[in-house]
Amino acid sequence: MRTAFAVDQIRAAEHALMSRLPEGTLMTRAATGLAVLCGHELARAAGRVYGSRLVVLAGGGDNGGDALFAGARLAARGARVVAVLASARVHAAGLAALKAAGGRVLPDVLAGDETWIAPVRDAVAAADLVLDGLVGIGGTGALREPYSALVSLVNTEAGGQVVAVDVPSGVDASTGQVEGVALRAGLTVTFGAEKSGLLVDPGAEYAGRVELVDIGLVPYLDDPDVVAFGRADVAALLPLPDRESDKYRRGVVGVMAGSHRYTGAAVLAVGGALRAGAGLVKFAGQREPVDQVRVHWPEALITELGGGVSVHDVGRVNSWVIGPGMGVGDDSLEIAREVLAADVPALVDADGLTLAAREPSLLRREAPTVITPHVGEMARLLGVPREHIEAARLEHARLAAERFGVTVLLKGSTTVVAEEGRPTLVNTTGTPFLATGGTGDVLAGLGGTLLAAGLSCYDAASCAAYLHGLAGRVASAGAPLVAGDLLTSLPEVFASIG
Ligand SMILES: NC(=O)C1=CN([C@@H]2O[C@H](COP(=O)(O)OP(=O)(O)OC[C@H]3O[C@@H](n4cnc5c(N)ncnc54)[C@H](OP(=O)(O)O)[C@@H]3O)[C@@H](O)[C@H]2O)[C@H](O)CC1
Ligand SMILES: [K+]
Repeated sequence: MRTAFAVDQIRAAEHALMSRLPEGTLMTRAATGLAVLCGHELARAAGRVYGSRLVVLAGGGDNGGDALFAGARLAARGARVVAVLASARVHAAGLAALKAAGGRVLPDVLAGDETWIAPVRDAVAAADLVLDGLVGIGGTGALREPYSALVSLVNTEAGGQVVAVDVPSGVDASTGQVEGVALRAGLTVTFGAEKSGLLVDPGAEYAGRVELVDIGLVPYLDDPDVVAFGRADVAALLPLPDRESDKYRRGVVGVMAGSHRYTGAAVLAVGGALRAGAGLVKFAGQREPVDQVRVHWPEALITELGGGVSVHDVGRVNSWVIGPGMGVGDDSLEIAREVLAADVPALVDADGLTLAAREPSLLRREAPTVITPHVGEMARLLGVPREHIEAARLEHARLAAERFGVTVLLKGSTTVVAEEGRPTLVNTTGTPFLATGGTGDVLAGLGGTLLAAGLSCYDAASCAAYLHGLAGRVASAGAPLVAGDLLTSLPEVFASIG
């Protein structure tokens, strides 16, 4: 499991650790680790450190100090290092070390004219590696000048590897938010512990690969702010059938999905539930989706609603999945009320969430509830513009979890699972090709089966996101996928989890 922390947690741990160590120890550890990893990058790109070209961007805080000391170490190994100083108050000892090791300083960025642009651009374009030590965890808000001009220049002109020190400058280390420009790194070398903003888009996208340098902070950290599951975490939670299992013990999933307009949603949600290993799937819906589910999934037990037949006729289930393509009219609202009155865990998706935005009482349930909104549905639920949610996924997923008292799986470029009292989970599997119609229906079915098998809402949502993302990668292999491909990939994905 990857763990990540917010800036105030890092600061508190740093404080506790620093009080036990001679001054400067942590920066020495950070800069040493950074120099080693940059050395590897240079060896890979330029064949060796000796003679390679390095540009160090240094801001006015300790982030710049780390970069200058690392630059000094690489200069001592024969790299040709030039520093660009973005502040009048750069770390004095770091700068002195760099100069003593043979590093040079480029023309004054702060002189107030534009004479620095051409030499800095040439140096950045020719560099095998650019080291971004402008701002780290001390950054607040949009980058100011000249930091933002330097970052834009590196983003457009860098010819070699770009390494961010601790955090890419311009990315909020706690949230991953980016206001204005931020540095696009190929590698981020972070110190002590991962920062939450490195795992969540847009920050995660700017960070590139993330390498952690141990500086001794771990014993001083409290519970993580954010976690990410790996294969072993999912394997430990996934229920596997044994000799004692029968279909009822494995879990019975009720699926209420589809409508005369959207029959495919029902087929995909039932497929997701079956392929995730449900003991039994009971489908309830209108005639058109019923016909389609019957054709595609003879394994499902079917209840056609209407004509005196209601949700109660479905009988006992261990969990409900409700919403994909079910429609948002008054009939659908009535059905949603009946389903969500059941005393079993429920996963509410798609139209079910549009209904809940209209009728929030739907989510006030005794039994546990997972909601799986995409950004648009979340915007309706919370009554905020979708851009705000895209920019601050952690914050809004947490807000919805708290406001509605449910587990939230917010879908999108970084899928986030939030539940009060638990670290927010970010999902690291997936592919942008999953952004296509119907994939959410498969996810809903998958999550419903894990709930029926007895996983908690948090675990079910987290494992479902992980497996779904892997299925997307297997199905896509770098090419567009359709939602049905996920169903074909799921057996391979489950087998790989073991
Ligand atoms: N956490 C640890 O255990 C260790 C951290 N190390 C490194 O230290 C930095 C944090 O250093 P700090 O000095 O606290 O802050 P930064 O260097 O990240 O940033 C402060 C400077 O950045 C300027 N700033 C802030 N926001 C902006 C902005 N939006 N635009 C432009 N400039 C900005 C700020 O300027 P002010 O005018 O506001 O003062 C400062 O000059 C951490 O990230 C690690 O790299 C260690 O060395 C190891 C231990
Ligand atoms: K940085």
